[in-house]
Amino acid sequence: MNALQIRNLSVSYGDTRVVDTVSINVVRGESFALVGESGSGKSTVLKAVAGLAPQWTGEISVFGQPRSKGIDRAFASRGQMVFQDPYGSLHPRQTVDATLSEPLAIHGLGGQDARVQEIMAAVGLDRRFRFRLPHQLSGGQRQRVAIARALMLEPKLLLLDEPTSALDVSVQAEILNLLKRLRREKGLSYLLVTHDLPVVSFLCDRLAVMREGKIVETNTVDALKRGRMTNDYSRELIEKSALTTSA
Ligand SMILES: Nc1ncnc2c1ncn2[C@@H]1O[C@H](COP(=O)(O)OP(=O)(O)OP(=O)(O)O)[C@@H](O)[C@H]1O
Repeated sequence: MNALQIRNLSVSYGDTRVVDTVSINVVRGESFALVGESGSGKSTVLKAVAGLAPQWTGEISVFGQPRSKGIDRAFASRGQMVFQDPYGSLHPRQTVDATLSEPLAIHGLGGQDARVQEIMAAVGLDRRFRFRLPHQLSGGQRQRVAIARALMLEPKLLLLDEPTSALDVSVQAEILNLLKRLRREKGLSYLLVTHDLPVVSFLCDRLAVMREGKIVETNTVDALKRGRMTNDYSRELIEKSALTTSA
């Protein structure tokens, strides 16, 4: 069974179609990257899976369960999204404890105290941060909180939207290592949006290249590293990014 199966997904904002008949399979345990120029529709694909996009058509299934078009509470325990900017995505007046407890409270689950302690340890957040507010944390610590919150309901799929691009370069590697470790330890699958090819090389198994709402190529990260992407536009994009040598 696939962690995520997307079939012919199209998303429009008003009359503008920004995602056009996109199909992606993320195998269980796989880390899959969506790359492409700004505005190509990458984030919109994640939003549709997370239930944050308006009018969409097509089929989305997470671990075999079709996603409904409306609010889908059951989805929260199967898949969760982590946003680019941890400062924007955390409530400024909620402590780490409140932020992490909230998903359990919403879903009527007990054992909050133990679970908060456990997840903080899992993402490498010291206990003394538990009652701090976002502005009392560094960017990297805030992103650890955002990742911890996403994991509270024990989903097996994470939708990662540029999870390190808002962070200082020195902190990016820490968060990437954390994501790599969590994937291994918890058997997670990732669908990750990035424009950063070294991130793809470090964290992903396969990638799809998007252009103007469509996927132009799906290939392995091994092919990316060996310079064996097949589509002309993909190759051009990779060359343009001037990251080929480090990828
Ligand atoms: N809420 C919205 N209302 C109208 N148009 C939107 C909205 N969100 C995104 N778009 C448009 O949809 C298109 C795809 O945007 P999307 O954010 O998915 O691209 P992206 O590839 O993730 O780009 P980036 O790397 O800059 O985040 C863009 O043209 C964008 O302007």
